[in-house]
Amino acid sequence: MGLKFLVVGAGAVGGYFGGRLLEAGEDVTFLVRPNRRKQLEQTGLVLQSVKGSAKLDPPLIEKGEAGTFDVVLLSTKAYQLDNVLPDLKGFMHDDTVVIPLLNGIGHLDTLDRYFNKDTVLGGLCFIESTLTEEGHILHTSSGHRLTFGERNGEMSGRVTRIGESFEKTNADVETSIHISEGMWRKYLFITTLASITTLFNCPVGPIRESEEGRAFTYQLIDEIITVMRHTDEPIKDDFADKAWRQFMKLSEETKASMQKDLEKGLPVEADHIQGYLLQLAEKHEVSTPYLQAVYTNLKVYERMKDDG
Ligand SMILES: NC(=O)C1=CN([C@@H]2O[C@H](COP(=O)(O)OP(=O)(O)OC[C@H]3O[C@@H](n4cnc5c(N)ncnc54)[C@H](OP(=O)(O)O)[C@@H]3O)[C@@H](O)[C@H]2O)C=CC1
Ligand SMILES: CC(C)(CO)C(=O)C(=O)O
Repeated sequence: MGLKFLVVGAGAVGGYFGGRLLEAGEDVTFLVRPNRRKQLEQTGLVLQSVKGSAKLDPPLIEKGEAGTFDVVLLSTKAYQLDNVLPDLKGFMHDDTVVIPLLNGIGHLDTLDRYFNKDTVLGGLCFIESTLTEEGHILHTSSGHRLTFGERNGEMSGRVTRIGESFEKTNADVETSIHISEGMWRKYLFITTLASITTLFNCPVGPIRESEEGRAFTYQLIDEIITVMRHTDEPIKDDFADKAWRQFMKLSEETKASMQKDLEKGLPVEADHIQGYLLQLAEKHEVSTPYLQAVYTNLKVYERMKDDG
């Protein structure tokens, strides 16, 4: 029998990858709140994608309803976790695994505290997607990669089995025995991209074209790497170089999802992305003026947003 998937967060990431799984014929249900349920019942789950659009009619479930699932694909924002986690235990059995797709690293501490540590795999994704006003998932550039694996670096039967479920999906899904390293690499990349696009309030193009923009980005990467190297995590020598090359290869219009959220006046994951690194910097007494400036900009934004 096939695995039963529960996608938690029918937004830009969960809606996309969950939708692709459903499109491939897998058993996928979406945990939603009442407003999103109403919207999805009216419009269907619509993927407007450069990789092929689709309109799907997914099974929906709300907190407290009956049902258990084998795999939870967790794709809310970090600041929504405290609210959503208590709703999940009722949907899980002893062998259910959770695959988090959030950006960042700090959520692993939260999830490990909340579930049995063995329940939580490592996961990450590269995709540029956003929710439109109608609630459609708009996927704008060709990447749609999801990677997951055991955080202890083993290739387990459960990871292999979940990987097989993704085989027919219209997305690049891979299992990895280096998922922890991959998550830290992505954390460096996304912190850099989210920081510069929110601070300069523009896409990558103008930042890269200006000497000062490039210098700022270079310094920021250096600061983040210095902080990361003070941890016991698998931070390889080529991290900074690869992040820089990735930044130089991006298309001119690329913006981090954090910048898109900021433009829409939505909450941002500042505490989760930049704030978590600043906590590590404080703990290890690393000076981080560039990251601090980025974080301050985001906190001022949050303040202005709260004041209406
Ligand atoms: N967008 C992107 O391009 C990328 C984003 N990421 C990361 O992925 C994560 C998710 O981001 P993204 O998909 O963009 O965020 P979205 O805001 O688009 O989606 C989050 C979804 O979670 C739902 N949700 C929140 N709380 C609950 C709850 N209690 N019960 C059910 N559903 C809930 C929201 O539904 P509701 O309508 O009810 O609020 C919303 O649909 C973030 O960590 C982000 O940084 C990673 C790579 C790329
Ligand atoms: C940079 C990108 C699009 C890669 O997935 C991302 O993670 C984000 O903007 O949140």
